[in-house]
Amino acid sequence: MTFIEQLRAAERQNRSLLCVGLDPEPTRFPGRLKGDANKIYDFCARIVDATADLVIAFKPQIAYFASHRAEGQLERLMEHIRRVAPQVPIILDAKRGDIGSTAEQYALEAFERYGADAVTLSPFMGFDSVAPYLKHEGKGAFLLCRTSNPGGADLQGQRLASVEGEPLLYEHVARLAQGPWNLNGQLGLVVGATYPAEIERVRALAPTVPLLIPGVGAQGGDAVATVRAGWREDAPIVVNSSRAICYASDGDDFAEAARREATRTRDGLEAAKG
Ligand SMILES: O=C(O)c1cc(=O)[nH]c(=O)n1[C@@H]1O[C@H](COP(=O)(O)O)[C@@H](O)[C@H]1O
Repeated sequence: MTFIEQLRAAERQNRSLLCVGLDPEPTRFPGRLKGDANKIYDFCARIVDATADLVIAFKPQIAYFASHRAEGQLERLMEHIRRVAPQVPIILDAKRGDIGSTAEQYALEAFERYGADAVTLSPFMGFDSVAPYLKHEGKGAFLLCRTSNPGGADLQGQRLASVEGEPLLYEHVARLAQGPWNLNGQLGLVVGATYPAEIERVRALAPTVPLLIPGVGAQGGDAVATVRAGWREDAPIVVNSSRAICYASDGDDFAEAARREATRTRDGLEAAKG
């Protein structure tokens, strides 16, 4: 199955557009796990077990593992997700972007070392920095387009006088992902839930690619507006929430609390489909 087929299957099976983001931060760990970087795997595995039937995807953020020398725990976590939730695709959030020869190594890291189904990429260095990921058959790549953070517009909102129609930079990225860059048909775009008007604009320019939409939950994005702006029957959206779910409780009931919050968010997204 290609990445997009995996997304469609998981959306159907779990009736969900929700992606649970795995951003393990030991100082925020609950109860007896608090402060212990050796427990990153245990913490994330509990969240995965509690939410595996509620999600369209999982999205581990690699920095939260690498900063604690916990890459081995990330490898174990990837295997764990495969075991307990084989129907759920895994997006490795690494936001890579480098010249082709280095990108080849990053692609091997994401798809072979960690066995991810898709990766997040910065398109800033151009097509030759994206192409090595597309050679991995059936694997997905989400290009940063209009990100959820306040500074996103600093560059993404600049007008490109040199391009026909003078689009904003993020609009140009959306067109490239829908058209000439999408050689393997598995490209997607990252658009923040904090900017629903821009989600709508990206959808108009890129009607069929999957959208990864972070920013609901801790960043305050509007889940209903997000679904209305981005969801199409034939084009998946993957709405990510990390901290609001992982840290729904700071007690030993954290996994149950994560399940409750994930259920609430999943149901809200489903209801917004209308
Ligand atoms: O690519 C991403 O996942 C991403 C893009 C973006 O525009 N904004 C954004 O917040 N993210 C990631 O999505 C997650 C959001 O986490 P919460 O704000 O805790 O839900 C983090 O892992 C971010 O690195």
